[in-house]
Amino acid sequence: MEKTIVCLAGDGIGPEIMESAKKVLTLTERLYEHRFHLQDEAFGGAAIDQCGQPFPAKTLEACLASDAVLLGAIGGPKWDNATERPEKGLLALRSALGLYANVRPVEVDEAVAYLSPLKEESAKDVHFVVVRELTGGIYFSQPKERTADQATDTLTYTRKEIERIVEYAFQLAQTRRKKVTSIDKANVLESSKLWREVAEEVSGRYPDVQLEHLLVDAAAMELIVHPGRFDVIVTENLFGDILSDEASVLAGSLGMLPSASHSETGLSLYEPIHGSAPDIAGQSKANPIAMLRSVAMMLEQSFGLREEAQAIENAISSVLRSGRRTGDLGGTETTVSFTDAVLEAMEEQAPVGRGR
Ligand SMILES: NC(=O)c1ccc[n+]([C@@H]2O[C@H](COP(=O)([O-])OP(=O)(O)OC[C@H]3O[C@@H](n4cnc5c(N)ncnc54)[C@H](O)[C@@H]3O)[C@@H](O)[C@H]2O)c1
Ligand SMILES: CC(C)[C@H](C(=O)O)[C@@H](O)C(=O)O
Ligand SMILES: [Mg+2]
Repeated sequence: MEKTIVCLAGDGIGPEIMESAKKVLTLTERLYEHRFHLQDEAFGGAAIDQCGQPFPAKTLEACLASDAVLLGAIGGPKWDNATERPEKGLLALRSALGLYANVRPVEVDEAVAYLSPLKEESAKDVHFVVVRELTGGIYFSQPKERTADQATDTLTYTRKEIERIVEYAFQLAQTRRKKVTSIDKANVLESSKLWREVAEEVSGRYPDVQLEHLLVDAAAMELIVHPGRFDVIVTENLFGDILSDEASVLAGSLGMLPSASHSETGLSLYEPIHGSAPDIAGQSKANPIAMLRSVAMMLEQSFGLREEAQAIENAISSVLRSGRRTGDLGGTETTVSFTDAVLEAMEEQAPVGRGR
């Protein structure tokens, strides 16, 4: 199989974890006889430094012509006062590619279950996915204004936008444990009242899937107290951002959780849910697991390479089981040494006859 992957390394730990991703992709090419063209493009703060803007037109063109996009992370204190912040570039990218469905799976690897604040038995019950609406809501709605003494953000959702993401969640639930939890703030927000109404309508088309509604404040608590009750969570942009970082605590570290963002055109983007971690950048301290799992999601979901994706997941688990971990998980491995261990495990586990 031959594919072009646009690589947006970005800022902070972004280039370090992108390096890990490229090594794993290069090994996958060799072991499973594929050809991945890895095309670097400027994005985020790095692009501001290069050409004055976080999301250059050339980067957009390359993404649109690619088979999938892989993103490290963007942002950092250096650009916090820039006129066009790196984060603005990220939102523009999501919008330009129409990446409305952000899928963030939350699983607890057995080897590190003891790091979760949950009792180990409850940690084993954690298998859910957050489906976050990614191109609407308070991130994008107008007016968005600022004067010296007043600031305005607007939260708008159309019926169509809600229906599209809720449909996505129900279809995903049909392939899983057939339960959707829709999270909103329908006791206060008009947009949430419409969200709940539309979720009910969509639910009528999926009689085999159970729907429950939960208010976001209660959901924040339930995620920690009874995480085993969740299968597919569907929620709006800002709630999904916050709840998915909260959920990362269950998995032991923010450095563990990957994500996929899907559009209606078939083009998808894969990125860890965490940011550029300026506090540990440049020191080979970043946990590359979220990034490597994002690569596995890309192989499976964009290219249909299930075996290859599973090989990466298995290699990560076996390295964790061997006791090797990065600092965020209480270990002493560096980004580079942990990645090398994953590569070794992939080599060892590759089926005989597959490039060996
Ligand atoms: N998609 C993205 O590119 C993205 C996502 C979130 C935040 N950001 C940006 O990143 C910058 C820093 O934000 P922040 O510090 O609030 O959030 P962050 O996610 O970068 O870091 C939060 C904490 O988690 C740790 N951490 C994150 N990823 C890790 C990893 N892979 N391994 C080990 N530890 C890890 C960091 O060291 C830090 O202590 C900001 O500019 C923010 O806007 C970008
Ligand atoms: C950097 C920021 C704009 C982004 C978001 O809020 O969506 C990040 O937190 C994420 O989760 O990808
Ligand atoms: Mg976030």
